[in-house]
Amino acid sequence: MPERSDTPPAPVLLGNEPGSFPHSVLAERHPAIIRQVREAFPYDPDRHRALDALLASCTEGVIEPLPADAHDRDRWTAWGAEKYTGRSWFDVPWLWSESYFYRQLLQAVGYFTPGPWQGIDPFRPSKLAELDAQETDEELSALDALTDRPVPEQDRALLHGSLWGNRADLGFRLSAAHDETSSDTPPLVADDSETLWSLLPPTGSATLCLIADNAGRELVPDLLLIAHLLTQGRIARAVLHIKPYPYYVSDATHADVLDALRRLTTAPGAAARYGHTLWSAMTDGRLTVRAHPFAAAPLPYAAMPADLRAEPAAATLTIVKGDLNYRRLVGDRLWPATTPFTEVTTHFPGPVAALRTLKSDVITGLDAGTEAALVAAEDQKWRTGGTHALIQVRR
Ligand SMILES: O=P(O)(O)OC[C@H]1O[C@](O)(CO)[C@@H](O)[C@@H]1O
Repeated sequence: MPERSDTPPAPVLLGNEPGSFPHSVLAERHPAIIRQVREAFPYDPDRHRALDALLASCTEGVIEPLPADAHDRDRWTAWGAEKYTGRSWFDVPWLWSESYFYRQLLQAVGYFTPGPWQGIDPFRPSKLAELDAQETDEELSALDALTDRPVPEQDRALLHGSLWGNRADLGFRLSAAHDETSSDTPPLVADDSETLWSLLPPTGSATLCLIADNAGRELVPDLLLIAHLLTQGRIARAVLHIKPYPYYVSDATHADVLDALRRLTTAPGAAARYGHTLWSAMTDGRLTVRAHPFAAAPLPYAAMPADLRAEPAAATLTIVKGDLNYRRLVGDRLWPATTPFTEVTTHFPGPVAALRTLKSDVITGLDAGTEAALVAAEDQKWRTGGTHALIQVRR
C-alpha cells in the first residue's frame, strides 16, 4: 500500500500569466479549436451563434453556468461550477478551465441536446483523417517485421509505440508556438520500464487498467500493446478507460475504440492478427471498455470517486497515458522537477505507470542532472515541446 505523502503541495497552475503556456492555451488554442469545430460540419445558424457566444465568454467574458436542464449540471456543481461561475476563465485552475471549455463546446454544438446534432462528435472528421492517413498504414505495416523479432524486442517496441503515440495529439498540432527543438538531450527523461515489466511477468494472471488518452494514432498503439500483453500472457485481462464524450479535441471515446479496432482488423498482415486478438478479447470479456464520468472531470485523480478507485485498486498495474492524465495524476501543479514521482502519486490506489510525452509545464521525478542538462540545452522548452517523453512507475 502506498504511504502518505509528506511533500508540501506546489502551486496549482492557473492560466492568468500572459506569456505562459497555460495562458496561450486559453487565449489562442481554444479560439483555434472553435474555428476548427465551425468547419467540421455544416452547423446551422443557432449552433454558430452558440459558438460565437462561447468564443466571447472564454476570451473576454466569464464562466457561464450550464443550462438549468443540462443532464450533468449537478455533477458539474459538485465539481466546482458554482464556485467558478462569474469568474474569468483565466483566473480559475487551468485544468478546470480547459475541461469546462470542452463541456461548453459540446453544449454549443448541440451534442447533448435532442435534435440532429445530438451525439455528433465535432472532432470526428479530424480523428478519422488521422486514422486513414498514410502514416498509419506505414506504422501498421511495420508490425509485419516485428513479429519475427525476439519477444523482449517486441515488448520494447510496443511499449515505445504506445509512449510515442502520445505525440499524435490533434490539439497539440493546432499550436504553432511550440515547434520541435533540435536538442541533444536524450528523448526519454525518465525510464522505469524495467520496473514496469517486472510488474507484469509473462506467467501471471495480471489485470491491467489502461487509462487511454487520444484516439487515432495514439489509441492504435495502445490497443496493440494490450493485444501483445494478452498474447504473451503478461496480462489475463485489461480494462480500457476512455472518455464518455468528446474531450480535449482528440481524446478517445467508445466510437473511436471501434474505429481503431476496425482499422486493425481490416489492415493487411500482422495488424489484422492483433485486431482479431482484441476483437475476441472484447467478445469473451478479457478486454472491457469503461467510460466513467470522472474520466472527463476537471479534477486530479486524487479526487477519484470510490467506485472508480476500486478498479486501479484491484488491478496489477494501471498505465496512465498522456500529458493531461499525467497532470491529473500528479496534481496540476508546478512541482520542482525533482519532486519524487512516488511521493506525488501516493494517493493512487495501486501500482501505476505514466507513459507521457511532455506537453505542459508539469513534471516530477527528474534527477537533478537530467533537469540541468535539459535547461542548459533548451531553457524551459523541453517541458512543452512534445519532443521528450517519460516512463515513470510507482509500485
Ligand atoms: O493529449 P495529451 O497528451 O493529454 O495532451 C493534451 C495536452 O493539451 C494541453 O492541455 C493543452 O491544451 C496540454 O497541456 C495537455 O495536457
